[in-house]
Amino acid sequence: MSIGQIFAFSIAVAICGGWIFVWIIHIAALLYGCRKLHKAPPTISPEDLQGVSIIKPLTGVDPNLFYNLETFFNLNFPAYEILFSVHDEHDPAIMVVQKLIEKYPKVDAKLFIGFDFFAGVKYIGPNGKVNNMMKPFEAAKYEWIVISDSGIKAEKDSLIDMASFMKPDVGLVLQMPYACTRKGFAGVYEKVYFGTMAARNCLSANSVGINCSTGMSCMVRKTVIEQSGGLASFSKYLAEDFFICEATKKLGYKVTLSNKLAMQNSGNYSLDNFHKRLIRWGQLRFAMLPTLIILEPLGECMFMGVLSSWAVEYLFGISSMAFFLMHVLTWFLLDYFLLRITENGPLPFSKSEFLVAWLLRECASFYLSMRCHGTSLVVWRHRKYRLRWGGTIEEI
Ligand SMILES: CCCCCCCC/C=C\CCCCCCCC(=O)N[C@@H](CO)[C@H](O)/C=C/CCCCCCCCCCCCC
Ligand SMILES: O=c1ccn([C@@H]2O[C@H](COP(=O)(O)OP(=O)(O)O[C@H]3OC[C@@H](O)[C@H](O)[C@H]3O)[C@@H](O)[C@H]2O)c(=O)[nH]1
Repeated sequence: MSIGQIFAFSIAVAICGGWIFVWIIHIAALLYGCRKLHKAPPTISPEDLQGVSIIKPLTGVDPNLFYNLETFFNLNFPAYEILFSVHDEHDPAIMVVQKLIEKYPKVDAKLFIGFDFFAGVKYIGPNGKVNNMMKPFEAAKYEWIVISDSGIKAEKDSLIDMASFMKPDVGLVLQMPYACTRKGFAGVYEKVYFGTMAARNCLSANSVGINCSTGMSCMVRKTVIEQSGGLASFSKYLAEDFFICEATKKLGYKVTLSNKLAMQNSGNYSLDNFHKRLIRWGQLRFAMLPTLIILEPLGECMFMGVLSSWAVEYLFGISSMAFFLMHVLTWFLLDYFLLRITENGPLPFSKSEFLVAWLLRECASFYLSMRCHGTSLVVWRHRKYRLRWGGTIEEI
């Protein structure tokens, strides 16, 4: 065997190993999803339930904001407060919050405006969301803090579900992201992304304790944040959620997934906006965890399909075209089952819509990955950042 042949043989064997590994990820996600999602939470006695401070950082309004925020005024939970905050005193979200506070006088809700934190400090670091959460975090009267993004719609029992997982050894409870049923193809596309690729990685990673956090809806102990240097110490990162998760583990606490999902229901959604968001998330993942630059494409159906079809033809003489088609079909079917598990029932759109959205996402993933590498500039809600290796940012 020549050196070239040994090299090609080793690569083909490594690709087959990777190919087997991606199916393990599929199976782990399906099993963990079946066991976990939409199940009744562990029982917790009323005495063990603590109060919860829900922090809602807001920036601007969208057509669903009033409705989404209103769901937090109707939660099934004995003691909680809602702490809204906005950067800017002219933010139109202020009117929406004030209307809700007037409509629900019995709910303990407050609104914080502006960044005059303490002793004249107005800026604690570049991450806009962390800045926006500073005042409510300082004011929070309970030990259990829920961080909940503006686009989240709460189910009546979602707080009790998260709280039931807050055992003494748990520091952070995450809700896996998903999306509410919304009109149009962009709504279908978001469900397909969060119910297939994101769910697969999030569920399999959490089943073996790998950090795959998304901070759009989570419950964390106030003391965990305080003992890790305070909320301000996370403002140097764009992905504060990932680093809060790391800090929780470092303190010896467990991180766990809640049974209910983070239901995103923003009224501003489009394919273009969603792709921009995926590029931003990709940029920050690659900056924080550079090994994902190689691993992520390998975890995608089309890329792994092309590589593995070449490898099996090289090693075993199996037709690469037939192998590729079988690979894509099996992946598609497993994704369909995972999406149904995530949705907890039949899909709210047709199978042909699923097929189109799935194909578009699978084919776009390589292009989106490439777009992440094109620049270190990140735009998030009208703020511009330069992203550095390690995940720290500098505001421009
Ligand atoms: C040989 C093939 C190996 C394939 C490995 C697959 C690699 C994982 C690929 C993609 C990860 C996608 C994660 C999707 C959701 C992430 C959303 C997101 O970016 N959120 C950010 C903003 O909220 C957040 O700050 C980022 C968090 C970091 C995510 C890190 C993900 C690592 C997942 C690893 C999964 C491997 C599971 C193995 C289990 C057996
Ligand atoms: O400058 C900002 C940006 C964002 N935010 C708030 O942060 C929340 C999330 O913002 P978006 O919906 O734009 O962003 P994403 O859904 O992409 O955020 C997600 O990805 C990046 C992570 O750091 C976040 O924790 C996660 O929520 C919203 O509640 C928004 O109002 C601010 O308060 N200020």
